[in-house]
Amino acid sequence: MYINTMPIILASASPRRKLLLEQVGIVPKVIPSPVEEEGFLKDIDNPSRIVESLARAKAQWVIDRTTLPRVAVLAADTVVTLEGKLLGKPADAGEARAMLSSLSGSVHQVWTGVCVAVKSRKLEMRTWSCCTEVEFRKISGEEIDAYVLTGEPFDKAGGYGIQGMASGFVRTVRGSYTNVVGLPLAETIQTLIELEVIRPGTTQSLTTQSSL
Ligand SMILES: Cc1cn([C@H]2C[C@H](O)[C@@H](COP(=O)(O)OP(=O)(O)OP(=O)(O)O)O2)c(=O)[nH]c1=O
Repeated sequence: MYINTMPIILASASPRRKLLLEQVGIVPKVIPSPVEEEGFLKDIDNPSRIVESLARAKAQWVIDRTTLPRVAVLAADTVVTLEGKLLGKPADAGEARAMLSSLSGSVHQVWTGVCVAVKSRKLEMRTWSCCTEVEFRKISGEEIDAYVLTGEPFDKAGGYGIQGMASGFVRTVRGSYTNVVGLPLAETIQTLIELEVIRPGTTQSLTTQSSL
Protein backbone atom coordinates (compact mmCIF):
# COMPACT_ATOMS: atom_id res chain seq x y z
CA MET A 1 0.00 0.00 0.00
CA TYR A 2 2.99 2.33 -0.48
CA ILE A 3 4.86 3.40 -3.59
CA ASN A 4 8.61 4.04 -3.45
CA THR A 5 9.71 7.34 -4.93
CA MET A 6 13.32 6.11 -4.92
CA PRO A 7 15.11 2.78 -4.30
CA ILE A 8 15.17 1.69 -0.66
CA ILE A 9 18.16 -0.26 0.66
CA LEU A 10 17.74 -2.17 3.91
CA ALA A 11 21.20 -2.21 5.53
CA SER A 12 20.37 -5.26 7.64
CA ALA A 13 20.68 -9.03 7.36
CA SER A 14 17.67 -9.47 9.64
CA PRO A 15 14.96 -11.39 7.75
CA ARG A 16 12.42 -10.06 10.29
CA ARG A 17 13.04 -6.42 9.34
CA LYS A 18 12.59 -7.24 5.64
CA LEU A 19 9.38 -9.15 6.41
CA LEU A 20 7.94 -6.29 8.48
CA LEU A 21 8.53 -3.86 5.60
CA GLU A 22 7.10 -6.30 3.04
CA GLN A 23 4.02 -6.77 5.25
CA VAL A 24 3.04 -3.16 4.49
CA GLY A 25 4.06 -3.32 0.83
CA ILE A 26 7.56 -1.80 1.04
CA VAL A 27 10.00 -4.00 -0.88
CA PRO A 28 13.63 -3.07 -0.13
CA LYS A 29 16.88 -4.27 -1.68
CA VAL A 30 19.03 -5.83 1.05
CA ILE A 31 22.69 -4.87 1.54
CA PRO A 32 23.78 -6.01 5.03
CA SER A 33 26.30 -3.80 6.75
CA PRO A 34 29.25 -5.51 8.47
CA VAL A 35 29.39 -2.96 11.32
CA GLU A 36 30.25 -4.87 14.55
CA GLU A 37 28.61 -4.12 17.89
CA GLU A 38 31.77 -4.39 20.04
CA GLY A 39 33.05 -0.83 19.79
CA PHE A 40 29.60 0.59 20.56
CA LEU A 41 28.71 -1.23 23.78
CA LYS A 42 30.72 0.89 26.24
CA ASP A 43 27.97 3.39 26.96
CA ILE A 44 26.02 0.83 28.98
CA ASP A 45 24.04 3.48 30.89
CA ASN A 46 22.63 4.85 27.67
CA PRO A 47 21.11 2.03 25.57
CA SER A 48 19.30 4.47 23.28
CA ARG A 49 22.63 6.08 22.38
CA ILE A 50 24.14 2.62 21.68
CA VAL A 51 21.39 1.49 19.30
CA GLU A 52 21.18 4.89 17.59
CA SER A 53 24.97 5.01 17.02
CA LEU A 54 24.92 1.47 15.64
CA ALA A 55 21.97 2.16 13.33
CA ARG A 56 23.67 5.33 12.04
CA ALA A 57 26.99 3.50 11.47
CA LYS A 58 25.21 0.70 9.57
CA ALA A 59 23.40 3.20 7.33
CA GLN A 60 26.57 5.26 6.76
CA TRP A 61 28.52 2.14 5.69
CA VAL A 62 26.02 1.49 2.88
CA ILE A 63 25.63 5.19 1.92
CA ASP A 64 29.44 5.41 1.52
CA ARG A 65 29.34 2.53 -0.98
CA THR A 66 26.32 3.28 -3.11
CA THR A 67 26.73 4.97 -6.46
CA LEU A 68 23.00 5.53 -6.93
CA PRO A 69 22.25 9.28 -7.29
CA ARG A 70 18.94 9.04 -5.34
CA VAL A 71 18.53 6.38 -2.69
CA ALA A 72 17.16 5.81 0.81
CA VAL A 73 19.04 3.58 3.24
CA LEU A 74 17.32 2.11 6.29
CA ALA A 75 19.27 0.54 9.14
CA ALA A 76 18.41 -0.62 12.66
CA ASP A 77 19.88 -2.21 15.74
CA THR A 78 18.16 -3.97 18.64
CA VAL A 79 19.39 -4.71 22.19
CA VAL A 80 17.73 -5.89 25.39
CA THR A 81 18.39 -4.45 28.86
CA LEU A 82 17.56 -6.05 32.18
CA GLU A 83 18.22 -4.12 35.40
CA GLY A 84 20.98 -2.10 33.74
CA LYS A 85 22.61 -5.13 32.07
CA LEU A 86 22.83 -5.20 28.31
CA LEU A 87 21.87 -8.43 26.51
CA GLY A 88 22.92 -8.87 22.89
CA LYS A 89 22.75 -12.14 20.96
CA PRO A 90 23.77 -15.25 22.93
CA ALA A 91 27.08 -16.71 21.75
CA ASP A 92 26.22 -20.30 22.74
CA ALA A 93 23.58 -22.50 24.40
CA GLY A 94 24.92 -21.76 27.90
CA GLU A 95 24.64 -18.03 27.36
CA ALA A 96 21.15 -18.42 25.85
CA ARG A 97 20.02 -20.42 28.91
CA ALA A 98 21.51 -17.81 31.27
CA MET A 99 19.79 -14.95 29.41
CA LEU A 100 16.41 -16.69 29.41
CA SER A 101 16.56 -17.58 33.11
CA SER A 102 17.41 -13.97 33.94
CA LEU A 103 14.38 -12.82 31.89
CA SER A 104 12.07 -15.36 33.57
CA GLY A 105 9.44 -13.79 35.83
CA SER A 106 10.62 -10.21 35.28
CA VAL A 107 10.25 -7.11 33.10
CA HIS A 108 12.95 -6.10 30.60
CA GLN A 109 13.36 -3.39 27.96
CA VAL A 110 13.88 -3.85 24.22
CA TRP A 111 15.57 -0.93 22.45
CA THR A 112 15.71 -0.47 18.70
CA GLY A 113 17.61 2.36 17.06
CA VAL A 114 16.64 3.25 13.50
CA CYS A 115 18.42 5.39 10.93
CA VAL A 116 16.91 6.55 7.64
CA ALA A 117 19.44 8.20 5.33
CA VAL A 118 18.25 9.84 2.13
CA LYS A 119 20.83 10.69 -0.49
CA SER A 120 19.81 12.97 -3.34
CA ARG A 121 21.47 16.35 -4.00
CA LYS A 122 22.37 16.41 -0.30
CA LEU A 123 22.41 13.77 2.42
CA GLU A 124 19.72 13.83 5.11
CA MET A 125 19.89 11.44 8.04
CA ARG A 126 17.24 10.87 10.72
CA THR A 127 18.03 8.66 13.70
CA TRP A 128 15.82 7.79 16.64
CA SER A 129 15.12 4.93 19.03
CA CYS A 130 12.17 3.21 20.61
CA CYS A 131 11.84 1.31 23.89
CA THR A 132 9.29 -1.41 24.65
CA GLU A 133 8.81 -3.11 28.03
CA VAL A 134 8.24 -6.86 27.93
CA GLU A 135 7.18 -8.98 30.90
CA PHE A 136 7.97 -12.71 30.92
CA ARG A 137 6.05 -15.17 33.07
CA LYS A 138 8.12 -17.54 35.16
CA ILE A 139 9.54 -20.17 32.80
CA SER A 140 10.91 -23.50 34.00
CA GLY A 141 14.38 -24.88 33.38
CA GLU A 142 12.81 -27.59 31.18
CA GLU A 143 11.06 -24.97 29.05
CA ILE A 144 14.31 -23.02 28.68
CA ASP A 145 16.25 -26.17 27.67
CA ALA A 146 13.57 -27.15 25.15
CA TYR A 147 13.45 -23.61 23.71
CA VAL A 148 17.24 -23.35 23.35
CA LEU A 149 17.22 -26.71 21.49
CA THR A 150 14.94 -25.18 18.82
CA GLY A 151 17.84 -22.89 17.84
CA GLU A 152 15.54 -19.85 17.85
CA PRO A 153 17.51 -17.79 20.46
CA PHE A 154 20.81 -17.57 18.59
CA ASP A 155 20.37 -14.71 16.15
CA LYS A 156 18.22 -12.62 18.46
CA ALA A 157 18.93 -9.96 21.09
CA GLY A 158 18.08 -11.28 24.55
CA GLY A 159 18.01 -14.84 23.18
CA TYR A 160 14.34 -14.97 22.23
CA GLY A 161 11.90 -14.16 19.43
CA ILE A 162 8.57 -12.70 20.51
CA GLN A 163 7.24 -13.55 17.05
CA GLY A 164 8.21 -17.20 17.44
CA MET A 165 8.00 -19.90 20.08
CA ALA A 166 8.88 -17.44 22.87
CA SER A 167 5.48 -15.81 22.33
CA GLY A 168 4.24 -18.19 25.03
CA PHE A 169 6.69 -16.69 27.55
CA VAL A 170 5.33 -13.14 27.18
CA ARG A 171 2.75 -11.95 29.68
CA THR A 172 2.59 -8.24 28.73
CA VAL A 173 4.03 -5.84 26.15
CA ARG A 174 4.07 -2.11 26.82
CA GLY A 175 4.93 -0.10 23.72
CA SER A 176 5.53 -1.02 20.09
CA TYR A 177 5.37 -4.75 19.30
CA THR A 178 7.22 -4.38 15.99
CA ASN A 179 10.01 -2.58 17.89
CA VAL A 180 10.64 -5.87 19.75
CA VAL A 181 10.78 -7.80 16.46
CA GLY A 182 13.49 -5.37 15.27
CA LEU A 183 11.86 -2.41 13.52
CA PRO A 184 9.30 0.04 14.98
CA LEU A 185 7.08 0.08 11.94
CA ALA A 186 4.75 3.02 12.67
CA GLU A 187 7.61 5.46 13.30
CA THR A 188 9.60 4.10 10.36
CA ILE A 189 6.71 4.54 7.91
CA GLN A 190 6.04 8.05 9.30
CA THR A 191 9.68 9.03 8.69
CA LEU A 192 9.76 7.49 5.19
CA ILE A 193 6.63 9.49 4.30
CA GLU A 194 8.04 12.74 5.80
CA LEU A 195 11.27 12.32 3.83
CA GLU A 196 9.22 11.60 0.66
CA VAL A 197 10.76 8.15 0.22
CA ILE A 198 7.33 6.49 0.05
CA ARG A 199 3.77 7.67 -0.47
CA PRO A 200 0.47 5.87 0.00
CA GLY A 201 -0.75 4.12 -3.13
CA THR A 202 -0.72 0.88 -5.00
CA THR A 203 0.78 -0.21 -8.30
CA GLN A 204 -1.84 -2.95 -8.64
CA SER A 205 -4.76 -2.35 -10.99
CA LEU A 206 -7.90 -1.42 -9.10
CA THR A 207 -10.07 -2.63 -11.97
CA THR A 208 -9.02 -6.28 -11.72
CA GLN A 209 -12.15 -8.38 -11.28
CA SER A 210 -12.59 -12.10 -11.00
CA SER A 211 -14.36 -13.56 -14.05
CA LEU A 212 -17.51 -15.38 -13.02
C1 LIG B 1 13.93 -9.35 21.30
C2 LIG B 1 13.87 -9.83 19.88
C3 LIG B 1 14.91 -9.61 18.98
N1 LIG B 1 14.83 -10.05 17.69
C4 LIG B 1 15.92 -9.83 16.71
C5 LIG B 1 15.82 -8.53 15.94
C6 LIG B 1 17.21 -8.41 15.34
O1 LIG B 1 17.22 -9.08 14.08
C7 LIG B 1 18.08 -9.16 16.33
C8 LIG B 1 19.06 -8.24 17.01
O2 LIG B 1 20.20 -8.14 16.21
P1 LIG B 1 20.67 -6.85 15.42
O3 LIG B 1 22.15 -6.77 15.57
O4 LIG B 1 19.85 -5.67 15.79
O5 LIG B 1 20.31 -7.18 13.90
P2 LIG B 1 20.78 -8.40 13.01
O6 LIG B 1 22.13 -8.92 13.44
O7 LIG B 1 19.65 -9.41 12.96
O8 LIG B 1 20.90 -7.75 11.57
P3 LIG B 1 21.91 -6.54 11.12
O9 LIG B 1 22.99 -6.37 12.17
O10 LIG B 1 22.44 -6.95 9.80
O11 LIG B 1 21.02 -5.33 11.05
O12 LIG B 1 17.21 -9.73 17.31
C9 LIG B 1 13.70 -10.75 17.25
O13 LIG B 1 13.63 -11.15 16.08
N2 LIG B 1 12.65 -10.95 18.12
C10 LIG B 1 12.68 -10.54 19.42
O14 LIG B 1 11.70 -10.77 20.16
